[in-house]
Amino acid sequence: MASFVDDEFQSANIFIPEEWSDAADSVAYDSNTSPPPVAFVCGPKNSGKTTFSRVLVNVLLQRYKKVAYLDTDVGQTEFTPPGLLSLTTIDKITSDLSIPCLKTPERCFFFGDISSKRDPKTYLAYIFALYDYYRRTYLLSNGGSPGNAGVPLVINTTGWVKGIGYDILVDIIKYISPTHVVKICISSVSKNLPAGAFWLDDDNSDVPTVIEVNSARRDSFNRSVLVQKDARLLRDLRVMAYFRQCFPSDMKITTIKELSRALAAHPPYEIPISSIKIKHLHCEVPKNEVLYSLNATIVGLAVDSENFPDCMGLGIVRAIDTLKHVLYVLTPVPKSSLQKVDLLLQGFVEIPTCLLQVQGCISPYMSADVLPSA
Ligand SMILES: Nc1ncnc2c1ncn2[C@@H]1O[C@H](COP(=O)(O)OP(=O)(O)OP(=O)(O)O)[C@@H](O)[C@H]1O
Repeated sequence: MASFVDDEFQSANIFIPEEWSDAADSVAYDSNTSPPPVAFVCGPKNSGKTTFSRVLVNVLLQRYKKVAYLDTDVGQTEFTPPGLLSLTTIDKITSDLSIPCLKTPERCFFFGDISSKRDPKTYLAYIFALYDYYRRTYLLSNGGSPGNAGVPLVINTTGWVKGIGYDILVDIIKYISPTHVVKICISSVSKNLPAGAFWLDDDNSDVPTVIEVNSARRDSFNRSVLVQKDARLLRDLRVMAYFRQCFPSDMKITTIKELSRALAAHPPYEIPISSIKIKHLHCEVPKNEVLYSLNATIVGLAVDSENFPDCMGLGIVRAIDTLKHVLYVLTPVPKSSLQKVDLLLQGFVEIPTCLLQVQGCISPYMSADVLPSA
């Protein structure tokens, strides 16, 4: 099969084997344009799901104007800071396949944790709601509006493929019923997902195209060479890149120290406590401790609704003035979106420790009653 993966997609340190390009080509080109493909990418930890998904998005963008991306990997997010589940549309080819980049999602929910372990039910409910949104907007009635017709979907998943993680994965595939399932396999066979259409328990069900590919790098004994990631460091970097957006891109902030200082000096938004609801997502906090628990934390800035609260982005609760009854919040969320926020969601997404421990800089987040002089 002719490969549609151009050399330009081969980023310096990323190797795209032929079977990966063939797999991406068959998702993009084997089907009719209508309905567009819905591709589910799965496999064990570090097998290359995210990297393959980036390749697939690029290949799809050669045939379709826009591609939707459902990010279910809440700990290693692609376009958002960690803790968010999101649907993002992409209309530009990525030249660097080795790094994620921040994008504003079209729809997103604050799950508030880096794994689905603590609350699989809510995790699934959010993913189903994001998929329903995609279906309503891009699949039903020819995409609603002409520009929305023919938007394929790529679903990237977590590497938790055993035990409850496996059950969660099966629930997602069954709900979405993708047109293609791309399974990435590693040489340690016991860690892989079962062969074939493993999620089907009924022989009569429609079977989508199942494509099995190997992880990209193998040694001379044909064993997978898996690159271990420092997941915590990567999460911290995503959080810092996100809050870096509080400042103009031409402002010189290249080090953690510079970012920490810039955030400390940045005038925060003032949010009257009476104008918002506060919700702790994964624990209960006694009423009189609520404000203490919020100070110096990352919160989801959400809009309350009958269904699930839409998340506009994240904020750092910089300080709380209990006499004036206001919260001081730092966030890159634009003012127009911020005006809709009426719910603060607190989970377990933490301010990176390195941001709080910059030498020669007493962290304002740790001290009481501190506000910037700017
Ligand atoms: N084709 C490839 N060429 C070079 N490096 C690769 C390739 N595929 C994956 N890697 C490297 O292996 C590591 C894991 O890849 P990736 O993040 O894509 O895996 P994943 O399956 O999405 O991981 P997780 O299970 O943590 O979500 C990364 O450092 C990535 O750069």
